[in-house]
Amino acid sequence: MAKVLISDKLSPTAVQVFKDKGVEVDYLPDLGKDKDKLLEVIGQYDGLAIRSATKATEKVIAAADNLKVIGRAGIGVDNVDIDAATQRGVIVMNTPFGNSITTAEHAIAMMFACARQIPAADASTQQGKWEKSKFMGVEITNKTLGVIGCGNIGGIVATRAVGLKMKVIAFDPFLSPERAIELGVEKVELEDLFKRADFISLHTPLTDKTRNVVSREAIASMKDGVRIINCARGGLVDEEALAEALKSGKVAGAAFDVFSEEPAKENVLFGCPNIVCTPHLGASTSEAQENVAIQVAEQMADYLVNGAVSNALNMPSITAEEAPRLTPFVKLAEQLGSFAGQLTETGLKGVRIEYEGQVADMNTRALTSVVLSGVLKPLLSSVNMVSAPAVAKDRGIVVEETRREQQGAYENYIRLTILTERQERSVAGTVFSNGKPRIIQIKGINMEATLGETMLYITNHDKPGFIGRLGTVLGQEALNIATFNLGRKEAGDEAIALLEIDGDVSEPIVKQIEGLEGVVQTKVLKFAL
Ligand SMILES: NC(=O)C1=CN([C@@H]2O[C@H](COP(=O)(O)OP(=O)(O)OC[C@H]3O[C@@H](n4cnc5c(N)ncnc54)[C@H](O)[C@@H]3O)[C@@H](O)[C@H]2O)C=CC1
Ligand SMILES: O=C(O)C(=O)COP(=O)(O)O
Repeated sequence: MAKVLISDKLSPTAVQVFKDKGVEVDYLPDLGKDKDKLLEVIGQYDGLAIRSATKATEKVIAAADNLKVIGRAGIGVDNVDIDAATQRGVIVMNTPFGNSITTAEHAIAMMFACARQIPAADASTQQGKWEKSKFMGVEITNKTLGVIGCGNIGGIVATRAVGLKMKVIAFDPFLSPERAIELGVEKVELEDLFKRADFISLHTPLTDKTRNVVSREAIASMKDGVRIINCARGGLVDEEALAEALKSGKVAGAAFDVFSEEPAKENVLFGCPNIVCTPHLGASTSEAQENVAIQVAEQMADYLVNGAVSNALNMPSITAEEAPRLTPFVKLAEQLGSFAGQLTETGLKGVRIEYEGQVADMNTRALTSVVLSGVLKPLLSSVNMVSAPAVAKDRGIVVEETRREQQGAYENYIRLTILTERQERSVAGTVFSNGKPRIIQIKGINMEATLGETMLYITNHDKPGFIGRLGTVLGQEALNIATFNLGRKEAGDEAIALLEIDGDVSEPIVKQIEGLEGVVQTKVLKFAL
């Protein structure tokens, strides 16, 4: 039974979902904060469910010998080393919508808190000071809100702000003009946004491009008295520069839910005039936490139990409905990849995969990942369908995928061609209606073979007597032939023999076969059944 660790505070409903779906679960909500403890225990788990407190670093992932999936109950995955996970074949998934409304509402609440200094006024009032004239605010009606990053959360903030009678301008290179119209926002350049906005709210992920997007220079170019809200990620704003601008009055107020270092026990913004801070509460409502906990547990369990993949950031999706239909083709893809990979001895330059007939309408991206993992496994044992595309890319292997309607006799057909420094080699297969994969062509030579655990692959010149000589060698060595498949180009031309052997074929036997008259190549191929 697969076993999952929940190492951050998730709604207990997640525990129940895992159990109901047949996954064992340890709920240790404080463990994620203890790096050493996490390193110590992570090796025993197939899945890790987290929020933002657990840092799934390269070190943690390297220690996670059995890990197959990291599930983020939330949106941001900057606490997960996705490259390291991909290299280790670990799927990283998130729940991209479950907490968006809640976070957008927090951003709007922070905008009001900042406009009317509600937290400071509250503290002062409860101290019995009644400082009515100290807390003069501003209206938001008719003010311009600049949204940086107009995706799910930015889009919700924008529509709420339009409802509050604000003028909304947005900077987002991926915002289409149609979507901007639908949201009721004006799409602008970043410099324009800085110049025009009375309020600025950030809603981008933290990337190399967005880090410090609100820089010292950006602040200098803003309107005097601007107010800045950050409920996205610490690091998007230069905190030092903002602190100075709050002190000088250039920036009239700021409301921050996220900080460059979290948990933020100390920060240059703390104590600045007109700053409102919350401890990364954006997603903290009972509704959002219930949503993300249920969703992440369902997604992770579906993957661990049925192989369905949804909302993965490093792997194409496979729905729960298509997973069973895809299974025999995954097996075929694995076999084709492995077959070609084991025969590849010189530098791999390219991989071409052709899908024909019914299989061309299936999830070929996922199948291509499987083929690639099969090809690469003889070179790199740790590769799997998650890591294979990235590994291939790193090594400069060109991957080409084509799909077309049925052309030959087979209802479905996959052909894999490997391009090496020396040659091109292809192998093709099909899945019969009983769900069993078959190899139907090797180097353009037709045959029909089911693969077993140990296969002997021989290419030879088609001459009389060869089969007898081969049978004699195997018989003398007491090796039983389970299946014998033959194919040739034309009489007397290149021929291929593919045999399933019961037991192992040792190197000396391979040498003996290589010494037989007419043999060109002999190779023992191993398959996981
Ligand atoms: N405070 C909290 O508790 C929470 C914070 N978040 C954070 O909110 C942020 C936004 O989340 P979503 O809206 O769900 O993400 P999203 O992916 O739907 O939207 C992000 C948008 O940023 C845009 N973008 C990317 N690079 C950009 C750039 N250089 N300049 C301008 N725009 C750029 C993208 O085109 C996209 O439209 C994320 O950083 C997420 O981690 C999310 C949930 C809770
Ligand atoms: O979903 C996100 O991106 C968040 O930032 C929410 O973080 P949290 O799960 O509350 O630690």
